[in-house]
Amino acid sequence: MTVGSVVEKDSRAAFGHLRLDGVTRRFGKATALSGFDLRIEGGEFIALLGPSGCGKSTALNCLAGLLPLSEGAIWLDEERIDTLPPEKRGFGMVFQNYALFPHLSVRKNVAFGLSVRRVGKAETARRVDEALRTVELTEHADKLPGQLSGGQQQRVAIARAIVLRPKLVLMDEPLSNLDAKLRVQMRTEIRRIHQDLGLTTVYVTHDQEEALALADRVVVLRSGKVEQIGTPEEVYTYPVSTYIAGFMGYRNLLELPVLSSGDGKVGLGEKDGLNLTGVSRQPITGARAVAAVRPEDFHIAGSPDSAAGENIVTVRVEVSEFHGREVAAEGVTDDGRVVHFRSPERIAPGERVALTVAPERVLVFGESVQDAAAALDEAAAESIGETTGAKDGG
Ligand SMILES: Nc1ncnc2c1ncn2[C@@H]1O[C@H](COP(=O)(O)OP(=O)(O)OP(=O)(O)O)[C@@H](O)[C@H]1O
Repeated sequence: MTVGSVVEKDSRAAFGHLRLDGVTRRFGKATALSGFDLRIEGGEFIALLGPSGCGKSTALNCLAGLLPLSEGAIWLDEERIDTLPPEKRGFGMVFQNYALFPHLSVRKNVAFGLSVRRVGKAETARRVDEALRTVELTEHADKLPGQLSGGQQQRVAIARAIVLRPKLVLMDEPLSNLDAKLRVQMRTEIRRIHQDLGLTTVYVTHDQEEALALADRVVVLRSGKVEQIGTPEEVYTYPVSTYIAGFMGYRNLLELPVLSSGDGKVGLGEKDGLNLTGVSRQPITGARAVAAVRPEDFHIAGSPDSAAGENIVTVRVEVSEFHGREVAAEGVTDDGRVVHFRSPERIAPGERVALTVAPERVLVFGESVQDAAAALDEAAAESIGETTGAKDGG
């Protein structure tokens, strides 16, 4: 596991750090979350990422106090807080279904938490105005939630959380009910509000693009355990396993015999077949290993007869789909391996092309191809869920 560089803490944050120490949650015999360790600096934006059922919501609900821990502890600076009820933790929550009161105006929805806390009228009005300004809803203050768009309703939910000046904001897939364009807009808004107010945010998502765009550090969970923690750049560029690689868009997982390995460089290949040179951060000791390559890292090197050099992969084109700026293509090698790649222009099915990839963009993992395939299936299931709009895509 890689621990990402610690992000500079925001001096406006309400605490120094929050520490999850071996947080475990079981449901009967099933363990939803196991030995979760994480230190969150005040002011940080953390994304919990993973496919459906990996334990993201369980982790968030344990933090919020909605689920008691089976084992472990949570510390806010020097105070142990996992024994406190949710209302004593001072955290704000934003859910995917907004959970607004339909019969109350936007203003009253936002003011609700303050009235429960018996904040005075003038102070309430001032803070509600400020929260509505922050989420840019001032002119909609007197409308009912039903009169607002999905994105505006989600802003009300965010205003309702931030008006309480929470020490920590917990968000569970807050954008998953919005269409793709609005999701991207609201994502920027959420990051802006986080920064403007000096909040500390923990954000649950199964969408890797969202996690990478928003977070200072991404925590990738798999079957209730942490698989990798790192900055978006680290997780994207140096995934620690084929599972993370699959999630981060390394769609090609090619299992090959190991020919040589040392100093982080690995030679893979078959006699008279596919040969690839790649890099690895872990020692490769097995006889076979898996090379992970992103489709966009393959480049067309020309026709199979003329292409020369390292990492040449010859394929017969099977599918070529127009995606606007580029064409997404699928080809098959002579030994029947499917290779996903990109091309600046359409290529006809049946055409043979030589592809090449820089060795530093071939990540080699000493895992079995079954593990790699399972990982890719999980990641693919997620992306299918994305495109069909399915909630949990798993
Ligand atoms: N109340 C419960 N009783 C029994 N099992 C539960 C309960 N809540 C969660 N689980 C199980 O714990 C595991 C983790 O669930 P969790 O909701 O944390 O996953 P998730 O990553 O948030 O998934 P999703 O993205 O689908 O919401 C799953 O296997 C789930 O079936």
